[in-house]
Amino acid sequence: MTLLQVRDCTKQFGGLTAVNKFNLTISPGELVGLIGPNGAGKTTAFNLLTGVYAPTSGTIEFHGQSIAGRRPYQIAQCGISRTFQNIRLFKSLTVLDNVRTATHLHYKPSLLQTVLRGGGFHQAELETERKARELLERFGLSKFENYLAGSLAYGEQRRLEIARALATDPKLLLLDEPAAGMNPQEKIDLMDQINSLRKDFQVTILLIEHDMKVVMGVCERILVLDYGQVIAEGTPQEIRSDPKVIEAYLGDAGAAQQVA
Ligand SMILES: Nc1ncnc2c1ncn2[C@@H]1O[C@H](COP(=O)(O)OP(=O)(O)OP(=O)(O)O)[C@@H](O)[C@H]1O
Repeated sequence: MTLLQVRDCTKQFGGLTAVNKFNLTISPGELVGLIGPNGAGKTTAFNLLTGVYAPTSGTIEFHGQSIAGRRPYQIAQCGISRTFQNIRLFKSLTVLDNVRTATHLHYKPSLLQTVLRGGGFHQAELETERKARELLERFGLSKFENYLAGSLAYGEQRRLEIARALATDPKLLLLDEPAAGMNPQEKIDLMDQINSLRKDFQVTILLIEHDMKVVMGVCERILVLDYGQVIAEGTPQEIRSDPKVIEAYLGDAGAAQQVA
């Protein structure tokens, strides 16, 4: 069974082809990494999958349904959720409210329920609050629930973004550089969390990450983008020894060392 099927997806910005005939197939439960040098087209690929951009050409199917060109909220309702490279929390809302607002995605009270604020309305509100608290607990953020999100340390904000993304009950979770800005211990903890949340939430994960230790440590399969094209795909072992990958990273000495 296929969860996500991307075929020959291309995105052009004027004369620049950011993503070029991108193909990707993901089965339920997989943990897949998307890597590549700066400007390779990784974030654009995420933006195509989440409706920020419509592809110039190509198809994207999720659960067998075409989602290419749908609005971001429609895609979120289908079951794809994401975090961002530059954290995008509601910084002046509390930690709890950041997660609570996301849990509302699938909850649509009728006008009458909202106006009357009867038993059903309160029950649903209690339920979203319970679920939000459970997620905060899961990510070690309970003690901060009444803090403003913007006051959290960087690594905590990254964890809160993941908790918020999970609040929409996604089938596919896209993580854009989850380890960015984290210290070595936070990165180790993050790897454990990614592994266990996949099992506990039965969520399929596609992640972009520059930290090769993290990518190689958690992903079963990795795709490498360079100039918008997939130049390699395989297990961490295969990717590490692929000459095309090493060559693509040659301009980035630090990353090349990590890959090899
Ligand atoms: N909205 C846009 N308009 C014009 N060009 C864009 C736009 N978004 C991305 N690009 C260009 O598309 C190319 C791919 O960018 P993208 O951000 O997808 O790469 P990336 O692999 O995510 O890079 P990084 O690792 O640095 O985040 C780059 O040349 C970038 O400048």
